[in-house]
Amino acid sequence: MDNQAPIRRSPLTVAVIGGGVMGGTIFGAIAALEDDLFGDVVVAERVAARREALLADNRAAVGRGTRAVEDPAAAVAGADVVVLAVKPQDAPAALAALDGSWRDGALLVSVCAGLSTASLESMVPDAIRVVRGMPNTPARIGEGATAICPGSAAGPEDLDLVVALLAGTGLVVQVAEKHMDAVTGLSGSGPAYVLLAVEALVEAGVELGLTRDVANALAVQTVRGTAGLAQQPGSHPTLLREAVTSPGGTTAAGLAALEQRGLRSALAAGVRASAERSAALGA
Ligand SMILES: NC(=O)C1=CN([C@@H]2O[C@H](COP(=O)(O)OP(=O)(O)OC[C@H]3O[C@@H](n4cnc5c(N)ncnc54)[C@H](O)[C@@H]3O)[C@@H](O)[C@H]2O)C=CC1
Ligand SMILES: O=C(O)[C@@H]1CCC=N1
Repeated sequence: MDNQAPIRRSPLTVAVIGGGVMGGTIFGAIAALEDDLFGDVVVAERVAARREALLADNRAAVGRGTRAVEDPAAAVAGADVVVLAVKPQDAPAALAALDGSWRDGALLVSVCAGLSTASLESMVPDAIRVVRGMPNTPARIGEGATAICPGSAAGPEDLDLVVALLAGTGLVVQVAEKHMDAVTGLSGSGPAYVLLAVEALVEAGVELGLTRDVANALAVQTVRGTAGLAQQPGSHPTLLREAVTSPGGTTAAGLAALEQRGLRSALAAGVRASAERSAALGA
């Protein structure tokens, strides 16, 4: 790896490769940034209808250097920072097609599940630094949770740059790369577990006679409000749960039924299975 200082011009041009669920979200969050550090933002997406949707969704930023193109190589040619957001299985072909297009000193930020920084580094020129990230879908409303880790040549200034880049997506934390599969199992896939729980709560409410609209509104607000409580400084989930649970009351009865059916171990098994799948994707 080339360990010279990264080339940094300001404002930095950003390219996002893949404008699907996650790439589209990240593209939108970067396009909306009002940070002088970043200038033009281009998304490379091979599906024309997706490109049109991305431009329509980010109309306010179009004309301020925000573009959608078909060819990833054209997007990367002018980019100081490249965000890779294609499916992990598509990443090798997408990176191979960028050969010869990279700017010297560009930074690659991959959000592909499972792909290690070492394997990403083996697919790009030596002078390209790599940071790996694992975001989640609430990033779409600025409430995401992302963990990042550096590749072998990425330094603190590269991590700071990625934190600034993802500032519009929500929380960003740094972890050691050995923990990225666990992050994927917990927060990367986590929104799906919470939504499965919401679906189950709504169905149970409907079974007990609530209208679907009322059941959905109550379930979603309960998740949102409880998350807000759990985010209060000094709060702890166990103490908050105990505060809901009156001796001999309704919650104790509900919790006993959930524990009997293994909710706790089911969630742990879900996180473990997702982490194992992440590791397998990178193998
Ligand atoms: N969806 C999620 O909740 C999360 C996804 N990720 C990661 O983000 C990556 C993308 O996932 P999604 O957005 O869910 O997938 P997606 O299928 O919605 O988006 C991928 C997009 O990339 C485009 N694409 C693929 N190859 C291309 C190429 N060579 N040139 C231009 N466009 C190309 C596809 O047309 C598609 O629109 C994956 O690696 C995944 O592991 C990470 C965290 C959460
Ligand atoms: O299901 C997946 O593979 C991606 C990675 C984390 C969330 N979604």
